[in-house]
Amino acid sequence: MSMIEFHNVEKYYGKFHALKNINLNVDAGETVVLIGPSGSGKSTLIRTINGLDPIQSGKLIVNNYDLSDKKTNINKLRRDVGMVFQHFNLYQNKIVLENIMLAPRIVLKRPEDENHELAMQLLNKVGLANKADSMPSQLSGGQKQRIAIARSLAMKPKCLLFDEPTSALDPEMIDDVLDVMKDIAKNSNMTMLVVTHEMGFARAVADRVIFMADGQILEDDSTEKFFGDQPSTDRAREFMSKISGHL
Ligand SMILES: Nc1ncnc2c1ncn2[C@@H]1O[C@H](COP(=O)(O)OP(=O)(O)OP(=O)(O)O)[C@@H](O)[C@H]1O
Repeated sequence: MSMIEFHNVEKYYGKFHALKNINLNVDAGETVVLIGPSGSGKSTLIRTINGLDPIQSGKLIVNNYDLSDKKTNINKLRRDVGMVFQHFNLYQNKIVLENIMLAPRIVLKRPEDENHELAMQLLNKVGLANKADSMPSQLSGGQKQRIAIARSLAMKPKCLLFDEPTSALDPEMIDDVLDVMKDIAKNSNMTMLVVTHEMGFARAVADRVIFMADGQILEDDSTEKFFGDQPSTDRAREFMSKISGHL
């Protein structure tokens, strides 16, 4: 069953052509990693999936919602499609527990005791139960990102989008966040789309790797093929050889 379908999607920022003829299908439960040079349109692509960036033409269906139709209720779609950002976007004036409980309480009207129980389970899952009463400012970057992931999971989404979730972190924090993400990829049936340069993560849990350049999808391969046979386009090979020093 498809979770995400792009059919000939075009996206412009003013005159700038940011996404060019995107065709992509992601099945429910798949983990897909998006890679490519800076400015290639990776963030733009995943931001169109939950309606943060509107598309100009083509068809985009996410969880049966038609994002090409301006009348579609994006707030309803976002209950099922969460997003984890590079810079965490936690509510700075609320304690960690409240960061996690707020949206389920307001949006889903989840009963308070059930909401609290799930929030504590999620804090345990990301290894931060002892930070429930801390303010975000008291946490390291890696801890903030693990809380941001727990907050997204609290909505029990069908699909989670990650926009360079480890790029703003000090190197020693990255593995803790990737471990949480790997656990979700392996042990849940959630659909995951992850923009990242972490090739170890891609090799470990991705079903597919998509390579973008200049607003286009140039490769859409199984993980085995992408890393095993070498990418088929010159652009992707060049990109991989440039980043190989950082793997
Ligand atoms: N709001 C915006 N207005 C105008 N141009 C934008 C906007 N957002 C992105 N762009 C442009 O669209 C192109 C694609 O940007 P995008 O952030 O999607 O790339 P990316 O592949 O995610 O890059 P990076 O890895 O550097 O984040 C870039 O040239 C960028 O300058």
